[in-house]
Amino acid sequence: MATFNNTDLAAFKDVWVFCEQRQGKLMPTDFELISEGRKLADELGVKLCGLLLGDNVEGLAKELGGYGADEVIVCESPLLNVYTTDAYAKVICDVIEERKPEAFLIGATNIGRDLGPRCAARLHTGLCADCTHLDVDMDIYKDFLRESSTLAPEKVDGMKTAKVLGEDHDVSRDLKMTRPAFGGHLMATIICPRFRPTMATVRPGVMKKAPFDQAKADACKITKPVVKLTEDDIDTEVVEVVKAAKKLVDLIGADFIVSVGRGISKDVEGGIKLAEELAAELGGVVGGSRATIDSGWLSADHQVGQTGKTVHPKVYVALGISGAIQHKAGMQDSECIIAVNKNETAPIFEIADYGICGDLFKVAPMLTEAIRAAKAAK
Ligand SMILES: Cc1cc2nc3c(=O)[nH]c(=O)nc-3n(C[C@H](O)[C@H](O)[C@H](O)COP(=O)(O)OP(=O)(O)OC[C@H]3O[C@@H](n4cnc5c(N)ncnc54)[C@H](O)[C@@H]3O)c2cc1C
Repeated sequence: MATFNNTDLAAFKDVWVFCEQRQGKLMPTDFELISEGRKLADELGVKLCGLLLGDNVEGLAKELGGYGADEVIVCESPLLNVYTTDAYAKVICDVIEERKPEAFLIGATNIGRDLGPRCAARLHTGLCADCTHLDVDMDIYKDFLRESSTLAPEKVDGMKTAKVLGEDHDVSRDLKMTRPAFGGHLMATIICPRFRPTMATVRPGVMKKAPFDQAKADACKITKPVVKLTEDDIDTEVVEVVKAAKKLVDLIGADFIVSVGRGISKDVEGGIKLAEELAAELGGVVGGSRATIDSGWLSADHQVGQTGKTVHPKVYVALGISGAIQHKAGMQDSECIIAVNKNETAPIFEIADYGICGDLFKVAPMLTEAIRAAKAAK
C-alpha cells in the first residue's frame, strides 16, 4: 500500500462521494451529493468519483454517472452485503489511503452519521457533520474579513492566502463546509486546512439533484479495486435486518406539505385531521413543527426543521406555526409558502408568499374546500 501522509495536501486530488445503497437500492442522498460534488469538482478542476460498497452492486454504478460522476469505484464482497461499521470503514479507509481524494462527502443518513466519524478518526482528518452548504470559493472568507478585520478592502480583494492557525495557507482549495451552530442561531463555515481528505456529512434533502443524463451515464468509468476484507476484520454480527414496522412519511420527496404547529393545541386531533384533509386534496403529506413532535402529537418522521427534515416542496402550508429560526431552516427554500397564523406579527409571515391572519380551524377547511371546488370546475 502507498504511504499515507495526510498532511501532504498536494498529494490529494478529486472529490469523492460515498454512495449508500440498501438492499441493492441507491439512496436519494446519493444523487443529491453526486450533483453537488460535480459542481465542487468542476470548481477545483478535478474528477468526481462515487464510492459504492456492497455485494453484487456494480449494476447500480452507471446511474450515478448520469448525475455527474466521472468514475464509480465499486468495492464488492459478500461481507459488505449488509452494512456493518467495521467492514465499511475498513474498505473505505483502505481505498482512500490508496487513491487519496481531497474531499469526501457522505450523506447524513443514519448510516452516514455512523460511518463518517469512524473513517475520519481512522484517517486522522477533520469531519464537519450535518452540513447544509458546501463551497470552494474564497468569497465567504473575504466577506468575513471585510466585516471583521482592519485589513484594507483592496488587500482583502486581492487575497489568495489567509492566515490559518498562524501560518499563511492557500485557502483557495479548501472545502468550505457550512452548518447551523449555537442552536441554529448562526451559520458556521468550517475548513479543514491541515489534513486531507476534508470530510463532510451532508443533510439529506438540502442539495438539489441534477437532471439525469444518459450520455454521461454511458461514459462513466467503473473501477473495481481488490477488496481486502476478512471475517476477522468484523467484530459485529448482523443477526437480523428488521424493516421499519410503520411506513414513514416521505417529506423530502413531497411536492406539497401541510405542516401543523402548536397552534392546533386546543383540538389536536381535529387540527391534524384538517391538515390531513388539506394534504389529501393537494396530493401531499402532513409535516409538523418540533413542538408537535415533542408533545407526541405526530411521530418524529414528520418533523420539519433544523433537527428534522429539510424540505423544498412546491407548496408548504404552515398552520399555527410561529416560524422559529430552527423551523425556517428546514422549509424556507419551498417554492411557495402559505402561512396561517392568528398572530399578525408571527415571524413565519416574514418568509410567506401568502399570509393569512386568522384561526387555522376556520381557514384550513376553507382552503380545502376552495381546492376541491377548483378541481371540480376543471
Ligand atoms: C437546537 C434546537 C433545534 C430545534 N429544531 C427544530 C426543528 O427542527 N423544527 C422545529 O419546528 N423547531 C425546532 N426547534 C424548536 C423551535 O425553536 C420552536 O420552539 C418550535 O419551532 C415552535 O413550534 P411552533 O411554531 O409549532 O410553536 P409556537 O412557537 O408555540 O407557535 C405556535 C403558533 O401558533 C399560532 N396559533 C395559535 N393558535 C392558533 C390558531 N387557532 N390558528 C392559527 N394560529 C394559531 C400562534 O400565534 C403561534 O405563532 C428547535 C429548537 C432548538 C433549540
